Amino acid sequence: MFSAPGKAFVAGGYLVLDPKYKAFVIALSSRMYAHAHVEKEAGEYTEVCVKSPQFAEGEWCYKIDLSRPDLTQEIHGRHNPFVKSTIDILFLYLAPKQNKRITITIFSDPEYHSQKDSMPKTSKTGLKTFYYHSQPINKVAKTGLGSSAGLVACLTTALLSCFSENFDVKNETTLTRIHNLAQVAHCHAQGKIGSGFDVAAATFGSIVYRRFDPQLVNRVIESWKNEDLVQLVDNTDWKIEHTKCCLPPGIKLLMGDIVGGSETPKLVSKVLEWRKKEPERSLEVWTHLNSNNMRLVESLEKLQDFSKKQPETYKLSLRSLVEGNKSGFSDVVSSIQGIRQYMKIMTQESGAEIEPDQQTELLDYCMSLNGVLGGVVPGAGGYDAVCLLVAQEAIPEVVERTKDLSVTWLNLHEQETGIREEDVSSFIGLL
Ligand SMILES: Nc1ncnc2c1ncn2[C@@H]1O[C@H](COP(=O)(O)OP(=O)(O)OP(=O)(O)O)[C@@H](O)[C@H]1O
Ligand SMILES: C[C@@](O)(CCOP(=O)(O)O)CC(=O)O
Repeated sequence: MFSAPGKAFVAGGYLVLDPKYKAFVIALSSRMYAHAHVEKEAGEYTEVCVKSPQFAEGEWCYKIDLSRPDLTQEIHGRHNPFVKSTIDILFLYLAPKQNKRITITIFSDPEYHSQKDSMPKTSKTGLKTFYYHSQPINKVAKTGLGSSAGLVACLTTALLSCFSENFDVKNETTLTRIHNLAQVAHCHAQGKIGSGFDVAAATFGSIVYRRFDPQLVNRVIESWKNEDLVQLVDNTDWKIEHTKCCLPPGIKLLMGDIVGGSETPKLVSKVLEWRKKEPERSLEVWTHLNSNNMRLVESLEKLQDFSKKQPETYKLSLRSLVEGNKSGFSDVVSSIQGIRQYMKIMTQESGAEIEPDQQTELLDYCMSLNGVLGGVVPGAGGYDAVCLLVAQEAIPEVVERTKDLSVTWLNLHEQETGIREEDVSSFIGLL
């Protein structure tokens, strides 16, 4: 059994679309899990059944003729583009010769979806609780943690494990292979080549990320040839960057769900339109935004370093932070203020509601509270969510002081590991 984390896109929304800039993505404790069961019997077809029992009609089964995998159909006529595309890409890549029967079971942690019309069910060990929804997956509201990226990453891993000996997700080559396959599958399912930050975070965990050239993936999807896919996955330098980066000790991420929602594609098209119409001004804004994004990453790294070299002094700064003295963390505070300042300029000048006034008010208030280093609208922004960086000990006070505001803090934290192997015994009673 394997799992992949959800993400909070803290810095670098929009800019990450251009490989000139890097972004900072935090991996979360909410994860997506995939358990594989393989029967090596030699039937006439290969069968892959993906079950997602938390959702109504959550079962997609494919009969695959290994001589014509391009003709694969779902046997009930159901559609799950992310499941289908992951299977198609895996079979194109592996081109297996022997039939198998594979059953994959998916679980997703509660924070990925709204819990409306759902019932909890806990494993026999009491270690895992999942919510079971009365609606199909495409009708259940999402919270924006990147469920499709998590699904594609853990499904790719589980499927690959069925065809590999000594499979180890701690091996760098294996992890890169999973990442590359998952990126192609995710782009194919979405029908567009995004920046891929969500798939990269689902695979590698908390990272500073630089995207790949979209042409690399485009060419392979167009040619749909085994040798081109193998060449891209195993023998091509994607020139991406995924450097590990995480929050310093005692600093936690708080993700707040906001009632409302935004349409990311509309926001993105407005921003790109503005960039085309105002090339000089937008370059100036993006340059400032980028230097604040990178200053945030550097200041978190410096704090990490400081906490290791001078743990006692670091503890004292954390204590003062909880009491409202933020001076030990001034670089983080000012870089987040800088990020917000330029995100707001982009909002006003492009007309895309990236940090709308309602979010500005909420974030300003949160930033005034003791222990809060700062907060941003994650990813593409809008009315979906906010995220804060807060001293762990200040969290109860922040929750108390925001209880009458229109924000619901999600029960999650940073968990910097990407794909990992899970102990299946925790899931007894659910599988
Ligand atoms: N637990 C799951 N089981 C099966 N399919 C899933 C599951 N979670 C996600 N999916 C697939 O991913 C789709 C949702 O992907 P979509 O790109 O619309 O949202 P998302 O990746 O969650 O977006 P965001 O980045 O805003 O969180 C679902 O309709 C379904 O096809
Ligand atoms: C605007 C963009 O940079 C981020 C979108 O992030 P999210 O889907 O809102 O988490 C687009 C992208 O990187 O694909």
